[in-house]
Amino acid sequence: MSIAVLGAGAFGTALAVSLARKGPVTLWARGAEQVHEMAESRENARRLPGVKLPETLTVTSDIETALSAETLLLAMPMQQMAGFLQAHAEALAGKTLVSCAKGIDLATGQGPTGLIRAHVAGARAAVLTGPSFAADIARGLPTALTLACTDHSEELQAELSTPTLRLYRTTDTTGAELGGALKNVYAIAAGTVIGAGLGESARAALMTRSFAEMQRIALALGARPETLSGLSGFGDLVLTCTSAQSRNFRLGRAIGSGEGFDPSITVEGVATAKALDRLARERGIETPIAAMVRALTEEKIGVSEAMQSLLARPLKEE
Ligand SMILES: NC(=O)C1=CN([C@@H]2O[C@H](COP(=O)(O)OP(=O)(O)OC[C@H]3O[C@@H](n4cnc5c(N)ncnc54)[C@H](O)[C@@H]3O)[C@@H](O)[C@H]2O)C=CC1
Ligand SMILES: O=C(CO)COP(=O)(O)O
Repeated sequence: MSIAVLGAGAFGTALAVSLARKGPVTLWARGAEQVHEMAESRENARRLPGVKLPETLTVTSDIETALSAETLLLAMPMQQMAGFLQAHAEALAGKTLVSCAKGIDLATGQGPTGLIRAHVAGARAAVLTGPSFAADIARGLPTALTLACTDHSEELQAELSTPTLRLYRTTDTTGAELGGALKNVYAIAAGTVIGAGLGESARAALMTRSFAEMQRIALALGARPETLSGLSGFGDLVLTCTSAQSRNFRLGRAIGSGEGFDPSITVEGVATAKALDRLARERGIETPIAAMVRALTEEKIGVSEAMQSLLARPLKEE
């Protein structure tokens, strides 16, 4: 089977590099100039510096070449996905589309598989998610991810696994995509706690209550509990809330410490906090930490107000 990765950011490039160690892979980027740079230097210096692109990896800006592959990995940011799917709906029809994005579409409240179903006729929608930094995957460090696909996905699991990238499969696409989306919101909260100097105990408490929120909303939306406690939920929450490699964590840390943050950096949790807060309110589900992250990122409240308001909530059973 042939594989193309659509989107040459840090994650798309890392996955393409890892898969190209097994066989030929095409990596598509929008900009001809970026493709030229990558093809010449055999490196994605803008997004994944220091990683050599294997010879088995073809970089192209020609979308038709990329869309001729059977399995297509969608590795663009979540808020760009609907537009991409709409623009190429005809060519994508009937393909296996594996979303690698972590987020909720702000315009529709949908995750990636909902968008694929809405825009592309007859496509097979899958989700690749779980605890993994692009740099770790690209360096060939051991990584375990969740591959979610509603139909029998053993073949796809084998196709996308490598000696260092170990995929566990599930049919719970809802749970897998929600775990990956929601943990970004809570990583911003964890970063804020650390940036504001509130301590490791506060971070552990916040992570635990964040996991309770993740489960509450995801189960209400049809996810299975075991998916939430697996790699795509609990696993990725732990990674992202405890590592400064995470951009979501770093944004939170900047909010907590009052430092600036480069707005060009992809931070999926900001739009997803808004989408999540809306979804939770519509359904009457309590997600106070997500509401605080939304308010903090929209600069409606400050860190001490957010902390006070969480601590002043009525005492309750765990
Ligand atoms: N970087 C990481 O370690 C991981 C990232 N992810 C997820 O992967 C997704 C992409 O993130 P990164 O690659 O890290 O972001 P990035 O900021 O490194 O790159 C984003 C790339 O998407 C491209 N892009 C933007 N709009 C596009 C469009 N309409 N069509 C095609 N390409 C477009 C940009 O040119 C850029 O190259 C996010 O949803 C993120 O949560 C998931 C796991 C790990
Ligand atoms: O999803 C990730 C790790 O699993 C990457 O996290 P960030 O997008 O916060 O960098």
